[in-house]
Amino acid sequence: MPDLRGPAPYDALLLLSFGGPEGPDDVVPFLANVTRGRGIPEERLKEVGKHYFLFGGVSPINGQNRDLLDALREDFAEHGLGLPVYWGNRNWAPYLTDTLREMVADGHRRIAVLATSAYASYSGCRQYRENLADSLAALEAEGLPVPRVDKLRHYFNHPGFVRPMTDGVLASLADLPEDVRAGARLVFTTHSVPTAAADTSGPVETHGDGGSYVAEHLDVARVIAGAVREETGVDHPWDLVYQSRSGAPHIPWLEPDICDHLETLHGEGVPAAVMIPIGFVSDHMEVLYDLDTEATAKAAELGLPVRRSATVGADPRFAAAVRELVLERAAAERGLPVERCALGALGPSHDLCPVGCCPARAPKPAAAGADSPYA
Ligand SMILES: CC1=C(CCC(=O)O)c2cc3nc(cc4[nH]c(cc5[nH]c(cc1n2)c(C)c5CCC(=O)O)c(CCC(=O)O)c4C)C(CCC(=O)O)=C3C
Ligand SMILES: [Fe+2]
Repeated sequence: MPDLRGPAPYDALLLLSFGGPEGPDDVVPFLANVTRGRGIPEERLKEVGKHYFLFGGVSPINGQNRDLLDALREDFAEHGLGLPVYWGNRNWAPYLTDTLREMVADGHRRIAVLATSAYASYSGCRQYRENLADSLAALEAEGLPVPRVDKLRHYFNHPGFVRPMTDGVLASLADLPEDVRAGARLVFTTHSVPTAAADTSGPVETHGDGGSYVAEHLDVARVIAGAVREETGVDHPWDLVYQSRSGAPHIPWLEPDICDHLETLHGEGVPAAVMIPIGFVSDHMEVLYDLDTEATAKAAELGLPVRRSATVGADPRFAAAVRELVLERAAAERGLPVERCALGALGPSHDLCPVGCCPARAPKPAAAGADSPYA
């Protein structure tokens, strides 16, 4: 009888994240790491640096990853899943290459990877895969064993990701003054990306048709708005908007921006809004600055009551979803039939990014996909 629920062939899980500064001296070197060779205007970097300095030079993202690590280890232990969990970042310590070196030294050769980014896009998926390839190449150059890394599928529509956010929206609605509550607009928000990157996000079949990035966010927004309607009996109108744009002004990025949108809503007589950061796994700097600071100040200036709903963070339901994703992929790798949880209309995302998925402008090797140079 094969073990239907075990983590084999995986011998470890790697939590792969963005990384962020942990003090004022880290801010400029962190931004240099993020933007290496990416042509982000100097002005924008100074602006983003200011956001970090406002918070003592500390990004919230590392603390949130430590909390998620604790939640994962606790969930795995409770469910008898003896899979060690490691953490590595693309842009700050603990650096991905160092973590992989440590994992290999500990004897791990087949690693499941959870990225703290839920949707398809170059920035949210392929760039993580490129960094994995760079780190594997570094290990290879050092004569170390090169582990096999498998990135777990996109979880934007997994119930363990969607349900905690739905609860967050319900809590934010309940927190609005009663006289404006029923009229509140649900404003789903995510990171803007260049429209060219949005159009080519996801598998090639979806390119040109708007791409997977926007379609996935729309699907999640529809599910959450529907669940809120079921729970409250109120059919709140909703929109998907964007935030945290960078890049040169003449290059088109997804719009409208959340601050412009709050102004539009106010102009239309909408009495209140809930800002729902579905594009972010935890309270990143984009949430603390762009929503809680900038957009909240804009709303106050307009006299528009707003609330910002919670991100998933270290919610135990999310930790349980990660366990399910590991076991699901493990079973699939062992050739067993698997049930894949997904809400919404799009269905579960692919295990292996196909060739041409979320292409880079300048092609580079990317691990954990059909075009990976590694096994
Ligand atoms: C889609 C997306 C996600 C979500 C998926 C995911 O989570 O990965 C994300 C996450 C994050 N982005 C982050 C920070 C930054 N992103 C930048 C730049 C950019 N992001 C982009 C897109 C995304 N970014 C793009 C198209 C650019 C411009 C060009 C480029 O560089 O590709 C820049 C440079 C300055 C600026 O342009 O703002 C910074 C500092 C942090 C850390 C925050 C913290 O400290 O809490 C996190 C989690
Ligand atoms: Fe970013």
